[in-house]
Amino acid sequence: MLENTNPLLSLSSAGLFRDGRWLVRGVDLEVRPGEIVTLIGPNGSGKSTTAKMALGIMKPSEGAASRRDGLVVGYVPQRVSIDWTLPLSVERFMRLTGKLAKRDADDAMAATGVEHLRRSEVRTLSGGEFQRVMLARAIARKPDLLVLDEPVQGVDFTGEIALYELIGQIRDKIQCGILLISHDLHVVMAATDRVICLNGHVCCSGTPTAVASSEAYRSLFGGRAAPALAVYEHSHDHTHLPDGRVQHADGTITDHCHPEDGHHRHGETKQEKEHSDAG
Ligand SMILES: Nc1ncnc2c1ncn2[C@@H]1O[C@H](COP(=O)(O)OP(=O)(O)OP(=O)(O)O)[C@@H](O)[C@H]1O
Repeated sequence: MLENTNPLLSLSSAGLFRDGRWLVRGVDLEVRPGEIVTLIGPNGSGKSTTAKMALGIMKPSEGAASRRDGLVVGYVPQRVSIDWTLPLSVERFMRLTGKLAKRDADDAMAATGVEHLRRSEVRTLSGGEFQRVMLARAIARKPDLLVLDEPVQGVDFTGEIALYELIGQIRDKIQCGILLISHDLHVVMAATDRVICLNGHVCCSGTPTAVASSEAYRSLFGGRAAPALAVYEHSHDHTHLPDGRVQHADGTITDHCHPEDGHHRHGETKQEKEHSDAG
């Protein structure tokens, strides 16, 4: 249906200026129903800021953000603030943020494989179980869009692959759009339709094409990993100046980098140094 091809949300040349600097700038982003878009980039590169602009939590200082009318969003944040000293069952945790029909909660827990944990204390869950409960809570309200900020935190490699597969299954089942945030530059889902690499701006974007092929990689993840994961390779050829402009390999300076530029240099600029010092 034509309607389904319209983006759920979009950012156009969006940037956020705070405390005398651009946290992120020049971001173009669209997520459509049934599509998985992954934001990758190092710590402090503006992934969460970009997601917040897209969701309307932060208003862009330049450019535009738009969302489909009545968009239902399921958001799994990077951190949750819960008083872990209080007893809290998975069942209650599922309903903490609002009314939820028992059947919808059950279906969501079944979809992420945590039904058997319904009476468990949230604080006793393993990292992987907790992420699955968070996912269940997010999909229980049947969102048009799922936003997952670092969904594999606290999860080992095997659990990580399983979780990525689960996210792909959820997309197939409920045909929602998914905006995934990961700081991992090397491991992204093969199921990702589009990867947007940020480092204060969009360094590059496109399909994750270079599938892991090295012997070391295969032996590390095993046969199951190869189809599930892809390596998104980077070679950087331009530098970001402290004022947000971009200096290219030939010495020219432009406001933003362009798709044909390749990617930014690994060497630290002042701005990147500030980021890493802060981190
Ligand atoms: N509200 C704010 N005011 C000022 N600076 C902010 C604000 N929010 C984030 N920042 C800064 O903006 C930069 C980008 O932060 P952001 O959280 O978007 O990065 P990220 O790529 O999601 O990082 P991480 O991988 O560490 O979660 C960081 O340097 C951060 O300190």
